[in-house]
Amino acid sequence: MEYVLGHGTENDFVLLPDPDARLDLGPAAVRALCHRRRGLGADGVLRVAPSEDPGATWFMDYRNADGSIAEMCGNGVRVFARYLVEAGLESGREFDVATRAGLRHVTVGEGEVTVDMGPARIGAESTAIVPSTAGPVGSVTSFPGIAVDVGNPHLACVTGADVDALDLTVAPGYDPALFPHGVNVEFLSPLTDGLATRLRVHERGSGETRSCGTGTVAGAVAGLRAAGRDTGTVTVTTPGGVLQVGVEAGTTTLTGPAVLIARGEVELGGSDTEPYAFTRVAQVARA
Ligand SMILES: N[C@@H](CCC[C@H](N)C(=O)O)C(=O)O
Repeated sequence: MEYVLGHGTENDFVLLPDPDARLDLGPAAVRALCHRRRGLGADGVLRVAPSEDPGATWFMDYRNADGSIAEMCGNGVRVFARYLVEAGLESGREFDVATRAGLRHVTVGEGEVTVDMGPARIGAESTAIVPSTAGPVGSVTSFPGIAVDVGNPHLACVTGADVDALDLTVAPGYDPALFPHGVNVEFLSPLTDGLATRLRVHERGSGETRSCGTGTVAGAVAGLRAAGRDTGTVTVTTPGGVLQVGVEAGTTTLTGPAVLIARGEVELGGSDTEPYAFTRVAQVARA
């Protein structure tokens, strides 16, 4: 079948066009596709499926690299929208995409794609725990944070610590009673006067990624709250690039680059009960 590779601020995805909804995509196939040595390599998979919601033509079926299903992906929906326009599956540059978190309105520009992300709901205060980089081996540091729901769950921690020095090679600890289905954890510096911040993220189901759209929105909302504000336009620098988040009363927007990198063909073999192997992978074009 055809595949397309794309990324938004280096949060990368395998897109699988499935216009007739014939593909039975199991977790083992997703893990194999996303594997960075044995597969195509990506943070997640975006199956392009017909929408059952009359408000949209296409449904973004998002899967994390470990094969788990998530409700929403902010960078993913921007890359998905870029693909729909470039593949001629949408004729205009403004339309809705169906996701498990509901419809998302996208505006596809030449370089950047904006998505209306809907409301970001602030929840309880909690803590994230990461290995200490300075203390004795095995010691940990606890970071205060706040739960933010952007369609999927986040724990956003605004910290004066050096965000770049944190050890995010293992999943941060969190309160499972507050996040029974797991959580994406962000660490960000306090907002500057110009409302800029630097953010790193450990994603549920994908590990540390170079960027996370929903995480960026959650971080911006938490950063504004820590600065005593409810609204504003926040510039978020992630390891993979820069995103703009608009936070208004009752809604948020996310803007940044969305790029298609390559396309090719892959034949999926194996099953969810046997070791997975590709029978053939052929890349036919690279942008
Ligand atoms: N990278 C995505 C978020 C993907 C889903 C997340 N890992 C989850 O499990 O909720 C983004 O750009 O928002």
